[in-house]
Amino acid sequence: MEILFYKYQGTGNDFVMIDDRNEEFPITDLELIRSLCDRKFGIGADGLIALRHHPSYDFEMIYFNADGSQSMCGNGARCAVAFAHFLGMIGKETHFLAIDGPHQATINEQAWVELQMSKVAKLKQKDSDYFVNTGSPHHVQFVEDIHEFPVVTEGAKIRYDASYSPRGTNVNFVSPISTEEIYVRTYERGVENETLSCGTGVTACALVYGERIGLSKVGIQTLGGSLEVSFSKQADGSFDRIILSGPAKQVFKGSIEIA
Ligand SMILES: N[C@H](CCC[C@H](N)C(=O)O)C(=O)O
Repeated sequence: MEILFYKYQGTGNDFVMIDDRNEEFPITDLELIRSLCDRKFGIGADGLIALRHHPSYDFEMIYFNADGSQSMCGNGARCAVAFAHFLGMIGKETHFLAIDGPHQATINEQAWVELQMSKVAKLKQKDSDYFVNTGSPHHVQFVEDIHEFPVVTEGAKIRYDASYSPRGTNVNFVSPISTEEIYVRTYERGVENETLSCGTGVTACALVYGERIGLSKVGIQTLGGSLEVSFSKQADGSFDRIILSGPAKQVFKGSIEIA
C-alpha cells in the first residue's frame, strides 16, 4: 500500500504528518511508525501525527513519538493546526482534540500558531528542580551554561531515574538570557535524544521561570528557533489560559510504499 505523507517542523521539532481522514493508516502498527520515523531507514522524524475526523471537534490529532509511544506534543499540535489549515479543514481558528483533551488554536497568514495548552494544576518542587505536567511530563533544571551543558548524558540520567519510573519523563535544562527570555534545551522521552525544541517542555520551563520572576509572558530560545508562552495564574495556584506560540512549517511531501 502507498502512503502519502507531509513533513512538518515547528522550531526544528519534526514530524511525519498523515492526512488520515479515511482512517486507512494502520495506527496500531508501532513497528511501522518506528520505521517511518527512522532517520536512516525511513523518512526520519521526532514523531508521527495522524489527523482524523472527530464528531465533536474540527479534527483529532493522534501523536506518536519516534519509538511508537504516545503523549501530548506541543510543537506537533502547532504543526497539526497548520496541516488542518493547509487541507482546508479549518479557517483561522480551531477547536481540536489531542491525547490530553481539547485545545483551541489560531493560525495567521505567516503560519504562526497560537495554541492553548491544558491547564496545569501545580509546579512540583523536586529539591532545587521542578516537575510540571503540561500534557506530557517535564523535569525542569536551571543550569549555568546552557550551551556547554551535556544535555544527552545528564538528561538520560534523570529520564531513567527511579523516581520517574516506570513512565519516565522529558528533561529540560534552562538558563535565563534576559529578564523576559530563557534558553531551553530538552532531552525527549520517546525520542531518547535531545530534540531541537519541545513545545510542552518550553511551556513547563516558562511556567517555572515566570512564577519565579513574576512574569506572565516568557520568550524562549531553543536550538530550533524562538517560541513564546503566556499564561495566567489562578487564585488556587493553578495555571490557566496557557498559550504556546510559534511557527509551524510544511517542509516537503512524499509517498512511501508499505507492506
Ligand atoms: N516534542 C513534543 C513532546 C513530545 C512528548 C514526548 N516526548 C513524551 O512525553 O513522551 C512537544 O513539542 O511537546
